[in-house]
Amino acid sequence: MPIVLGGIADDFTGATDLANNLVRAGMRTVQVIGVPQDALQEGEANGLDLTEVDAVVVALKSRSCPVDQAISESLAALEWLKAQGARQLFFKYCSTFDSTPEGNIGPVADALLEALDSTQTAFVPAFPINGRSVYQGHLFVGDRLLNDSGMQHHPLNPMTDADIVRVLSRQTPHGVGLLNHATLSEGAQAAGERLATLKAQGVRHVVCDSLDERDLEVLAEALVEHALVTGGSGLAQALPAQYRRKGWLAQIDDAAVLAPAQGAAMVLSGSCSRMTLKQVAHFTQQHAAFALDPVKLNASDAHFEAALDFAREQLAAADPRPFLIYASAEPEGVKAAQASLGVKQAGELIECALASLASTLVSEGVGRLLVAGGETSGAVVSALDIRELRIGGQIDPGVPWTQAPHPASGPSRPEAMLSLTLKSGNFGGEDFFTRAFDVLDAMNPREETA
Ligand SMILES: Nc1ncnc2c1ncn2[C@@H]1O[C@H](COP(=O)(O)OP(=O)(O)O)[C@@H](O)[C@H]1O
Ligand SMILES: O=C(O)[C@@H](O)C(=O)COP(=O)(O)O
Repeated sequence: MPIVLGGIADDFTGATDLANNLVRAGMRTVQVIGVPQDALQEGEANGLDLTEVDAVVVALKSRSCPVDQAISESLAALEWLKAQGARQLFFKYCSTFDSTPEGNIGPVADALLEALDSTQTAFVPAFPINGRSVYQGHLFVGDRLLNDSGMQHHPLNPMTDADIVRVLSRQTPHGVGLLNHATLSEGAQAAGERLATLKAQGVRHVVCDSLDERDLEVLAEALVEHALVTGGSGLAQALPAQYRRKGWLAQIDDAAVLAPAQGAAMVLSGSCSRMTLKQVAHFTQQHAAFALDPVKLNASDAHFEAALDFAREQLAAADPRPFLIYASAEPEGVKAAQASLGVKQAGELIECALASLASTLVSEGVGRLLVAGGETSGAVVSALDIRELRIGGQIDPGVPWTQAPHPASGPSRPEAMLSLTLKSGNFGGEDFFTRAFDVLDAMNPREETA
């Protein structure tokens, strides 16, 4: 069976967020890391078994890269997803519309529309359960406008304007319109008529208000026939019901089944978001933790070796408890490290160290791994050479457990799995680092490793 939805996500944590909402709405979903390259040459699904899969999300790292690169990677993903039969394409970006005047949201949406020979798409960043809503085209995080939510200080893409129509207008030469809440509250037919009117006026891009789940349901009904939709993951909760209504999708009772988890539990955190800092503080009250310092990492190998020794000590325990290695620091600490090393080098040193710790420790007994931070997750998943993630149950909104073939399993245990969760900086409750493993144990009782 061809897949129904093809997702193109501009970062790794965003991809699992999208996949999570699809799974929760009953779609069997696979996340692939990057565009499966061999497949493009051979016209095959790169060895992926997509026989019982309804949606595939391609995770890219295209949020902050140069515009041309974001376009070419997104088009390659589109081509591959179309070859798998995807009926609808979903371009997933951040629910806080992370971008700059150059892009990459507008230029990628334009390129995808053109490749699909289509003339209109909708922009739906809202994710109400995580506090992201849109009213009169203005994006709110909780009760604050986007530009007053903390996102105005983002190091890569400071969001200083909450008016998404205006923000998007800077990123595209094409017309940008609004489907407002008043129209939405009249239902899907009125919303569809507004979209059609704007289309007749040549408006390619339509920013959509949405305050709650009901608004997203109306939008999903109005947008189900569109070749391309774009947004945060909120809309993805509502689309599967429309696919079922159309007869494109069967009723699946549990789309989130993973194999039993195995191995020791480790948390690696490179996120410095407000929420991650609270999660680190909560975890360290009860669990062993090692703080990585970028300046010490730069000075000698001894600091990295100390982190490795710490982790090995934890793994040597008779019944290892979850432990944490983190670089997460308050803004003053980050600024000091950046002043001494440079912004790029400080980030890279930490990402490299965490990625390298992940590959060594996964080969030495870690089987349940929690990674906090989008860039950090990208570095860790790449170092583990993971190509495909099966999506399991949700820990907190936007963050599921996933599984990949265990990178260190070898031919003797081909069925061994690594359980992995990639947490976006701002997501998850304060007790996320501890509760995540309890949730996994409850969903997927562990098997003893041989
Ligand atoms: N103490 C620190 N000093 C400087 N940079 C840091 C520190 N800790 C983490 N970083 C870097 O900050 C960035 C955090 O980004 P990311 O992992 O995407 O988290 P988030 O999802 O919260 O944005 C990474 O590049 C990471 O290496
Ligand atoms: O839509 C969202 O908010 C998330 O899925 C997302 O993209 C998070 O990005 P990071 O905070 O950079 O991990």
